[in-house]
Amino acid sequence: MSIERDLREQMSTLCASLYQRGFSVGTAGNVSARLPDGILMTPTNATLGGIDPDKISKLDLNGEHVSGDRPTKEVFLHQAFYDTRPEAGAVVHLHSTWATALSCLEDTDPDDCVPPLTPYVVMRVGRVKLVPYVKPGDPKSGDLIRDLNGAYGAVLLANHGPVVSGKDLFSAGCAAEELEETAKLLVALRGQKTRLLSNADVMDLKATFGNM
Ligand SMILES: O=C(O)[C@@H](O)C(=O)COP(=O)(O)O
Ligand SMILES: [Zn+2]
Repeated sequence: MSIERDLREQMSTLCASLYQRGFSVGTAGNVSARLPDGILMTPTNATLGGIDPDKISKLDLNGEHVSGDRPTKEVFLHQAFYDTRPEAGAVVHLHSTWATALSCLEDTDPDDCVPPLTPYVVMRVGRVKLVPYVKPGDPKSGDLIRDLNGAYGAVLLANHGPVVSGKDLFSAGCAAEELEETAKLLVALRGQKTRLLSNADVMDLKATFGNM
C-alpha cells in the first residue's frame, strides 16, 4: 500500500474512533496528516464519524487544494503547526468537553493550561499554551500558532477547544485523549488542595522518556 493510501485509511479509522468514543460530536473537529508531497486534511463540515478515505482533502506543499472535498476551514491552523514543528506528522483538533471547559475558564493559566498532575500528561502532552480567541477559520489562528515558534505541541484555543500535534496520527490521537482526560481531572479537582508533580519530577520524566 502507498504511504498516502495508508495515511488516508489511518485518518478515517482514527476519526471514527474519536467520534464513536465521544471525543467529537456532529461535525466538530478536524484532523490532518503530513505527506512527503503535501498534507491530508479532513473536509469541512464533515462528521469525523464518517470520513471517506477517498474524499479526504489533499493540499500540495504550497498549500493549494489539489484533490478531494474542500478542506477544513482550519487549514491555517494545521499548516502553522507543520511549518513550525518539523517533527509533527499529524494534528488533531477537537471540541472535547473538558479541554474545551478549561479553554473557557477565566483563571486557566494561559502559559500553562494543563499543570503537571500526572506523569502521563507530562510524557504525552507537555506544556499547553492558551491561544487567544479568534473566530473559527480565521487566518489569524495560523499567525498565533506561528508566533509560538514551535515551542508547544499542544494548545487550547480560547473558548473553542484543543489542538494537538504528534509525530504521527496515533501519537497525536493519544495525546489529544490524554489532554482531554487530564482536563477532566483538573476541573474535577478545582477548589481542592491538589498536589502537582514537582519541577524535579517533570525534569526527570523528560530526561527518562523525552518527547514521545
Ligand atoms: O469550530 C469550528 O468551526 C472548526 O474549528 C471545527 O471544528 C470544524 O470545522 P470544519 O473542519 O471546517 O468542519
Ligand atoms: Zn473547532
